[in-house]
Amino acid sequence: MIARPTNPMVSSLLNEMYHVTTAYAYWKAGKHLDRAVFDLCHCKPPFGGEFTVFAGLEECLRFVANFGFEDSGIDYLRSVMPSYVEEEFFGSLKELDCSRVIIHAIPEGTVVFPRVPLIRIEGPLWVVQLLETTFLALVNYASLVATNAARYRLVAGSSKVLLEFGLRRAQGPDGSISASKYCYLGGFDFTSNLEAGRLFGVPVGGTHSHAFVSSFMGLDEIALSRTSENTKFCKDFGTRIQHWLSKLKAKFYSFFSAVESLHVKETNESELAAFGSYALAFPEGFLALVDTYDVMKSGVPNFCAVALALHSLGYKARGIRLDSGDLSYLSKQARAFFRNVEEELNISGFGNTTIIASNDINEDTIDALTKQASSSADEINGFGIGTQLVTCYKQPALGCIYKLVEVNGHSRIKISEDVAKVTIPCKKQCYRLYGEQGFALVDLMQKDEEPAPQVDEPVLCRHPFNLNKVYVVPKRVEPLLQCYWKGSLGKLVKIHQKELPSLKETREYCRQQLAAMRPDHMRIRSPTSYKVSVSAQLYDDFHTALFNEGPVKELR
Ligand SMILES: Nc1ncnc2c1ncn2[C@@H]1O[C@H](COP(=O)(O)OP(=O)(O)OP(=O)(O)O)[C@@H](O)[C@H]1O
Ligand SMILES: O=P(O)(O)OC[C@H]1O[C@H](OP(=O)(O)OP(=O)(O)O)[C@H](O)[C@@H]1O
Ligand SMILES: O=C(O)c1cccnc1
Ligand SMILES: [Mg+2]
Repeated sequence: MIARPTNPMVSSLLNEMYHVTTAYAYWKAGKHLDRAVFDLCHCKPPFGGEFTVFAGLEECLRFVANFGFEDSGIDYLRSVMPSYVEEEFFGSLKELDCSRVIIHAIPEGTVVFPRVPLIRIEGPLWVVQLLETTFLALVNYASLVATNAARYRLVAGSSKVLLEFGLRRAQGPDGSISASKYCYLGGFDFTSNLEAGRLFGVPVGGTHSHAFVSSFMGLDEIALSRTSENTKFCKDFGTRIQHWLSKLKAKFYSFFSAVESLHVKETNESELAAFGSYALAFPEGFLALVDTYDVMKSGVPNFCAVALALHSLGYKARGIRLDSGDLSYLSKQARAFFRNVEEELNISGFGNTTIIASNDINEDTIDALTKQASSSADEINGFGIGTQLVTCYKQPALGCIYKLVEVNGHSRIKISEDVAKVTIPCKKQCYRLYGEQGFALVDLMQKDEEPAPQVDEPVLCRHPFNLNKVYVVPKRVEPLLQCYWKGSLGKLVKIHQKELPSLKETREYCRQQLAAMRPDHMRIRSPTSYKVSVSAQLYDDFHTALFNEGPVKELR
């Protein structure tokens, strides 16, 4: 038995009225058991890029496996449908499940391109129609935010630590849980969201708040810290940090005369007390938020004093977080200070103390900060990112669609004035064809019954809408759609039955996918377009359907 969807609100009633009324109309027309095939796909990648990371599949499968209307749901539907709706319909709804549904999908975490079906859903028309909105709700945001995270990762590079801090700014509790899960999938390292950590095993992490710093009023408060009996800490930790601050002051002019005039004597004592107390609470993970009063005149020297006191007791401080101001300038100043401390006081490794930057960061800020880094080294080691990441500020929605492509073996089409929105009919299989250099060359859609392309044999790939065509000789052929659900089995099909991959495995798979694509397709700005093609046979069927179903206009 597959677990229920993570969010208990994901039920058969998390649907839209028009699907239930449509289901009734199918039922009245005697069409409800027609064998239908729907494709879930997107037409345009988000954020002006070329790719999307597909996410949300596992939640769709959980939904399918547990699909059905409870009595209370049926009672509610009866109350909102017209009174003449036949009682027998509600009786039939009660019996509905996904035991005659078959689902093929591209594995979660795959880098995907427009028009290629991400999920192919076949089954009785009314059942698969009722899945539409919930599937879209489960895939759209998941894929959007996973793609956003993947783009942030691409600009940041693999060495930076990326922390997701979005809970307070996300679109509600479910938005935040989904954001934390799918940002991790897309390449983030940690979340601050404990519930996401508990539910999905996303590593949790974080620093501390400004309030902790400003809650302190003087150095004497350090003496009030609880000391446990086995702690190595001296009761006089306050004296120790003051000693180290004096030492820094004595060295200060030689450190900074060349960089900037800095007045260590002005460091804020209550901030020093806060840092000291935090270090007593977390001697092994001490990371201080240094911008409450003044980063270079107070926060950084105070941090160093506490870090050196910790060092003298055998501990290693972790670092600082910068949360305002010019993050490039300040991180360079802080890095220079750390290096000077290392050299002057002979503290090996102190120059590499971690610097985390936060404050309304997005992919452009990361890009700018990376470019502004001095050529010798990157000053910033990681980013804490909330609002712009989880709200997908740059593009707040992904437009995945769910369209009927076949009924009882007949291809179906939806025509639109906007050519990008015309659906490609027929039950399809899709292949990714790789070239000699190991990169993917093209995604090819074919009719399901066509034989798969063969390695080293030329395959004619046609542009779906125009006369462009190309022969591709693949070195590797990867079928994209795999069977995940065969309803009659009542469980995931054999290949996936053991278990779906863990979130961590999906994240690693996604990382490999991103690394394996040609870098110019992955560029965040002005990427090269990636080819998505159709076979000659699918092209013919598509254009015949377009010709047959499209109205003939009359011009006068
Ligand atoms: N060197 C930089 N290059 C590009 N963007 C930067 C750089 N330094 C900071 N930023 C960005 O500039 C913006 C600064 O915003 P803002 O002026 O509101 O910050 P602040 O006043 O320093 O902080 P706060 O209001 O939180 O105290 C932030 O979005 C930040 O991520
Ligand atoms: O900036 P974001 O990308 O959303 O990242 C999360 C932010 O949340 C916290 O502060 P908050 O914004 O609540 O308050 P502050 O900016 O006034 O410190 C934190 O200090 C970050 O700045
Ligand atoms: O851990 C942090 O520093 C944090 C977490 C959430 C939001 N802002 C900061
Ligand atoms: Mg803020």
